[in-house]
Amino acid sequence: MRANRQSGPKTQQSDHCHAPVIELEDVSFGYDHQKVIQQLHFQILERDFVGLIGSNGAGKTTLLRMIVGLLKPTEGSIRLFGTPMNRFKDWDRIGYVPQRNAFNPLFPATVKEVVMSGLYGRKGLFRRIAKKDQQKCTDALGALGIEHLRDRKIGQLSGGQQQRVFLARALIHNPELLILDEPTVGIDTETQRMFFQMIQHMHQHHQITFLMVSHDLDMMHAYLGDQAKQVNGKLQFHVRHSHETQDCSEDDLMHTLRHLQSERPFEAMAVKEG
Ligand SMILES: Nc1ncnc2c1ncn2[C@@H]1O[C@H](COP(=O)(O)OP(=O)(O)OP(=O)(O)O)[C@@H](O)[C@H]1O
Repeated sequence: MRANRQSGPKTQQSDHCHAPVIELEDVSFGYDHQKVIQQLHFQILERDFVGLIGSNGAGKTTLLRMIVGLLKPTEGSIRLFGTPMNRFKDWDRIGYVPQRNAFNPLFPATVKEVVMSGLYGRKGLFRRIAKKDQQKCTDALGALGIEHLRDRKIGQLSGGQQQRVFLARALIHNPELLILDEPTVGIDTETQRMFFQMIQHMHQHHQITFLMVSHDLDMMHAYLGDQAKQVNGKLQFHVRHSHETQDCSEDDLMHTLRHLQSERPFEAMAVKEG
């Protein structure tokens, strides 16, 4: 696995050999007078796959938005990779795919530019691109079956196509933590299946920690089991740890993308849409 992948400082000694990636300490949040999350105490460790399940309005998106720093807890604290949220700067260690929203059809960026912005941030949307980064972009687009869309405007794509663009964007910088908010909404069943296969491979063979919201209970239970590790209000946390699995000899996540690309999992989809 990625040799230079570092763990954050181990903030607390536990009997577990993996360091905490996300630590939520008595976190509460409310919008105006509506309390959404109350005194949530939960820890996500390196190589955990956490599936967050809950009915509509349970607070799943709200929790993810707090974890990526877009909302501030009303009470309690959050640490990322051992660092308190207000001092955390290593955002490139985290890939985040928010819940899908209709994209403004007039937004001028192309698919390639949106995916590349996963490497360079917002400033990089229109900057000159290094050759090795071009290759990463090609790999990510290929793995998700959207090479043929690379020069299209993002706002002119279908919802499912846009979702794959945002997945490619989240994967391109080889993140240590992937946070996915209903990533397969609007995607057809076959592509959903391929997507779950892909993230399971990433979880089992690479040092990637996952936090994923999904209403696909069949998939969540199949991979993470029926028993929630923790319940808080209407939120259920299902966890699977990949401690037992071997690392890939490959040291880069792009291996997974190339591997998948060689199997052409999304080819049928791409042809259908082409
Ligand atoms: N910006 C906001 N202002 C006020 N209330 C909000 C806001 N965003 C969400 N809420 C409310 O907070 C509650 C939790 O919303 P949230 O989006 O976190 O739920 P969710 O579990 O992600 O739901 P879903 O499964 O429908 O996506 C809901 O009652 C929602 O109406």
